[in-house]
Amino acid sequence: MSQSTVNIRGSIEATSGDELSPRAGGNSLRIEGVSKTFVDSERVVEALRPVDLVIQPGEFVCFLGPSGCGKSTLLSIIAGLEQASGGNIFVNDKEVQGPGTDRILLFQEAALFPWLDVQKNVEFGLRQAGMPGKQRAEIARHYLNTVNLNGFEHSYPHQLSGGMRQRAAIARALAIDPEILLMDEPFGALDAFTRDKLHAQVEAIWRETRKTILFVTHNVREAVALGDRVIVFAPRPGRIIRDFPIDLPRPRSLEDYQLVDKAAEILQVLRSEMEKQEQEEEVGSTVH
Ligand SMILES: Nc1ncnc2c1ncn2[C@@H]1O[C@H](COP(=O)(O)OP(=O)(O)OP(=O)(O)O)[C@@H](O)[C@H]1O
Repeated sequence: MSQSTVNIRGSIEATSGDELSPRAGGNSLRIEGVSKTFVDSERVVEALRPVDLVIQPGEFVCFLGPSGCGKSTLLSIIAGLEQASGGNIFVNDKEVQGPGTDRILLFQEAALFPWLDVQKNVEFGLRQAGMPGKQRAEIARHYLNTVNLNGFEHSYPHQLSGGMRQRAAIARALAIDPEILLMDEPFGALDAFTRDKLHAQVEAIWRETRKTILFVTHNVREAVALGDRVIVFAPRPGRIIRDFPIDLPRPRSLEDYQLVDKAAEILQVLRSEMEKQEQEEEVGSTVH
């Protein structure tokens, strides 16, 4: 059965089955000693201790950790929206200097324009890039089809469910043809059933496009269900404590016993790290 991929230059290429399109595929990412300290008039927050990480083209990597461990900060730095206090980020060996259409950040709340219908939302980036209307419409239709939103082209965001809005946001991101998708708890606000369906869709999109995906979550099973790797962060200050390769066969079920076991193993590492930290903080507070 043939599939197709589309890029921002407006061409649609047929690919067959699981084979990768020559144009498909994400970029590599190298994070070297990236740290972040927020300083304002009231306090200094060390959000991120130096992070070193290499991500291969087309890898699906999940960042997992408790609230406040710097996951979103790192994603924003990779997106070029936040400046690191130290270190550098390289995409395909080229240093990141700011935002770019090669890296698209998706948030928990799908940031659609409420005054534009779904089709126009998906076309937005292409219009900004100066693409003619016919081509824009063709690409938007392709990606609305990819996320199963055909029939909703002329609906407005307020007329859609949370899951549909998030799918529209994914279609809009894909339409720009970024090499790296940065997803910051994209399904955090959705019910478990919708989440499950979207996991399957995101995985299918990843299989088709082989974009590099960085996916932030608090949910251990979600991370194990989706990731080739699960990078575990600990808070105060945020830092990477473990990098778990996940080699379970895909597609993965949240109920699969191997997945549940792996999630339990990761949770145990996270728990013991947090307990260790609490003990250190208690000792620190009695010493002073
Ligand atoms: N703009 C900012 N100014 C000051 N402190 C900030 C700012 N942004 C984040 N922080 C602090 O940096 C730390 C890391 O925040 P960050 O949002 O990256 O964590 P997170 O792991 O993504 O948390 P969550 O899962 O709750 O989104 C937190 O202590 C947070 O309060």
